[in-house]
Amino acid sequence: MIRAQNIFLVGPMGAGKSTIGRQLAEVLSYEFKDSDQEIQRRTGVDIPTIFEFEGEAGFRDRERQILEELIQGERIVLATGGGAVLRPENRQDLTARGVVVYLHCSPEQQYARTARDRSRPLLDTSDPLLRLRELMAERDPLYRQVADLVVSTERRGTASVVKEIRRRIESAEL
Ligand SMILES: Nc1ncnc2c1ncn2[C@@H]1O[C@H](COP(=O)(O)OP(=O)(O)OP(=O)(O)O)[C@@H](O)[C@H]1O
Ligand SMILES: O=C(O)C1=C[C@@H](O)[C@@H](O)[C@H](O)C1
Ligand SMILES: [Mg+2]
Repeated sequence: MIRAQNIFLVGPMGAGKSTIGRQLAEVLSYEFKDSDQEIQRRTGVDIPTIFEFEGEAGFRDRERQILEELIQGERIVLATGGGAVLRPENRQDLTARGVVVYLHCSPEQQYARTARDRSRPLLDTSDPLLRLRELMAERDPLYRQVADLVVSTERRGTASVVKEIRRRIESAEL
């Protein structure tokens, strides 16, 4: 099936898209792509710097451009940024070009995984946990809208998540 040629991971910061995406690509012998990494590679600066100079809107424009390009690939596992689903054209492209997997976990778990890392400008606030809860309330319906599969990463190891995704994609479920 054509759509199963690509696997697109969506979900919030700290759900494990980059970590699990890399491992999943390895076991499937697919190419791994990460839109956040690609944006940083091409601009030569980190994400906080892009937010500082171009604002979130500038970052979203760059994210849109990169996604448009990356989704043209075949046999790729793509880790998207946590806010990629905000743009309707991204949602449209992701669902058209591959199997979309929503990696889900609670804001508390996201917080535990991201608290020591300053690479996420949207969490550069006095109350990051509150921000994570607000973002989840806003985006959970969008993640679900595009998802073919929803897989929990709550308090479980990455290998177990990779195994579940692989099993469900290869089963008749899709
Ligand atoms: N299942 C897991 N169990 C424990 N730690 C995890 C798990 N998944 C990811 N992590 C850790 O959580 C942190 C965030 O993971 P990762 O960068 O993969 O998230 P992400 O979904 O790509 O986030 P972002 O949207 O910000 O890019 C990393 O330090 C990673 O090692
Ligand atoms: O949730 C978000 O909006 C973001 C998540 C990260 O993956 C990066 O794309 C960036 O920090 C923004
Ligand atoms: Mg990531």
